[in-house]
Amino acid sequence: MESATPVIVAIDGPSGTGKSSTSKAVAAQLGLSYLDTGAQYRAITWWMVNNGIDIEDPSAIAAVAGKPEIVSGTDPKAPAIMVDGVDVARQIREQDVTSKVSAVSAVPEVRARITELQRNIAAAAAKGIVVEGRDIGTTVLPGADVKIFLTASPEARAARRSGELKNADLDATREALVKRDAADSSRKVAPLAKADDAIEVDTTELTLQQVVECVVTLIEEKRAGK
Ligand SMILES: Nc1ncnc2c1ncn2[C@@H]1O[C@H](COP(=O)(O)OP(=O)(O)OP(=O)(O)O)[C@@H](O)[C@H]1O
Ligand SMILES: Nc1ccn([C@H]2C[C@H](O)[C@@H](COP(=O)(O)O)O2)c(=O)n1
Repeated sequence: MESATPVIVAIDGPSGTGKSSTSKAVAAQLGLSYLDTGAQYRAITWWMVNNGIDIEDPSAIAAVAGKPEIVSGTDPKAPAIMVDGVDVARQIREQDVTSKVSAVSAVPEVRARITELQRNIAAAAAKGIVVEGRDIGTTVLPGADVKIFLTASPEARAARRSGELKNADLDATREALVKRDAADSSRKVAPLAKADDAIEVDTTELTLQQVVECVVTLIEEKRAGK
């Protein structure tokens, strides 16, 4: 593959394995676009909550899945997420959205809508793109040039998250991560899963810089035709 050819990189894995941090750094280093697909599912969840949709009712969610306009910025140094023209970058990280996003993202109509957006964004990326999520390598972009599946122990992931959320209880954080992974892995449509041709990278004992170097090397090897 020549370096002028757009490269599509899929980075999947459970919560807290380092997908966002790694993807942003890799995209910035290689001059690629970046797409946080979790932010899109969080954004549509935020809209559902804000509009009083019953999160326990998949048919109510399905009926309005096409309504919100979701726009994702793809600059890895300043990723943006807007819903109906409102910047929701802060709101989508709140606990209320985090606790509801697995239920909303399990609804097939929501996935169909967001998957189409993701494919359009990837197709428009002139130099290529790093797309991170749960089903990128298996479903959204099965023809991606490089597929990575990040993992880490629940303890390491909880410690990372607790470092972010001041005063968070480590056990409660681990339990919440494991519960969300179980929901995301067991849904019927496009569950969290490693693609057969993805390279698994266990980040438990690696620094973020080591993970970034590993992924950059894999992309460069692919570009060099190795
Ligand atoms: N290899 C690493 N070593 C230590 N900390 C890390 C590593 N990778 C990421 N982190 C830290 O772990 C936290 C979670 O990382 P990040 O948000 O990138 O994970 P994620 O897989 O995108 O999570 P989610 O799916 O929940 O959005 C961040 O605070 C990040 O700085
Ligand atoms: N490709 C994706 C990306 C995300 N989701 C859902 C499931 C996650 O729990 C949630 C939030 O993702 P995060 O911001 O933590 O990466 O969004 C999905 O179903 N498919």
